[in-house]
Amino acid sequence: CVRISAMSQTAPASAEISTIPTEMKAWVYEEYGGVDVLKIDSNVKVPELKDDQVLIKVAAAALNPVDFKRRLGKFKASDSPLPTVPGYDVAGVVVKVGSEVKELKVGDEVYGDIHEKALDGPKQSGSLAEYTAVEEKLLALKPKNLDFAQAAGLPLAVETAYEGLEKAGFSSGKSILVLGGAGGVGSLVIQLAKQVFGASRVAATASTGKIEFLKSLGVDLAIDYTKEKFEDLPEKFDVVYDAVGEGERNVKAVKEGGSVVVLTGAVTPPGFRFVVTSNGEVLKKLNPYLESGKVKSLIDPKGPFPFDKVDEAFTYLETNRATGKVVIHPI
Ligand SMILES: NC(=O)C1=CN([C@@H]2O[C@H](COP(=O)(O)OP(=O)(O)OC[C@H]3O[C@@H](n4cnc5c(N)ncnc54)[C@H](OP(=O)(O)O)[C@@H]3O)[C@@H](O)[C@H]2O)C=CC1
Ligand SMILES: CC[C@H]1OC(C)=C(O)C1=O
Repeated sequence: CVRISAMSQTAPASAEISTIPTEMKAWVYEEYGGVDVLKIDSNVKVPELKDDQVLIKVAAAALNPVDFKRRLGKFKASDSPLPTVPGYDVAGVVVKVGSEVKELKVGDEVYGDIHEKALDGPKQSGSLAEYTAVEEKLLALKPKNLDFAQAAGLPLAVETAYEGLEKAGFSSGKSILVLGGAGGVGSLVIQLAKQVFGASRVAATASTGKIEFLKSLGVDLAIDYTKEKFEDLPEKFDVVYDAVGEGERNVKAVKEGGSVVVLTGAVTPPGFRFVVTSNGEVLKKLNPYLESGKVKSLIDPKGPFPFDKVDEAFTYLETNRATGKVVIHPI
């Protein structure tokens, strides 16, 4: 039930559930480094709400490579101050709304990537916690057919997949080669290309053990990169979406006048790199494809990892072998 909290000193500017604590359990690192800097702390301050934010009771979260790259200090020049609660992807229940929140209300089941700019001043308090504060514009209502773990595995990866395809001008009838087709982003690029953008032909790379997985996603040409070089194939593509960081090789697979999307590593013209911007409107636009099952949330079968095993989840993600998403649930 929702009632005006006895905890607030004055009439609250927002509705809230009275059971919100002032401290919470969260994963934290106080210095940059390897997995060993991660600690679970039971006395982390529940983040204060800004007027345009909602407070979410976290039900599930997901890891992304940016989480470990940030923890290693690769983006320290534009990072928020330490200590950091990591985590970009969240799914959970709204327990408090700020005074400028327009649509969301207490009790709504939501999901999203909580950092609007992935590398430019990400929040100090992330989603690997019992509560997290997020701007309403970065969130969407959870698709009815997905549980919290499935929803948490989507936001950053699907928004990256969508944004890269949009920036590449991908459209119906075009062909695409996805480098890293079995990963969190690549597996969604494949699905969006086919189901949302109307690709004429989708090719993708993975290692031997993941070829059947690629085919299960509807890939027309599954390339085992341990056996052949994609750039040596006679077939060239309208778009090459590089989620691996293949450097100069990716541009050898694109048609004259085509586009090469680069997510990480060196960029060779005509390739371009971008950094994902979180946007709840993208999740809303994709909701019909998610609720119809045309686009699926894919959770690595080694998970979901329970909250107290986040360090193990990071160790697994950092092998660079995850299939789909590494999800944390229950929290
Ligand atoms: N610029 C941006 O805004 C963003 C950048 N990124 C970056 O994109 C990259 C991918 O992210 P994400 O999908 O989450 O990563 P994942 O950790 O999910 O990628 C793991 C997958 O990569 C595959 N892989 C590894 N090496 C190769 C290879 N040489 N060829 C083909 N597949 C390979 C693995 O398959 P296998 O075991 O078969 O090798 C595995 O399935 C990361 O570097 C990430 O930092 C991600 C999101 C946003
Ligand atoms: C510069 C790419 C960087 O940004 C994100 C979100 C990653 O995962 C990266 O590697």
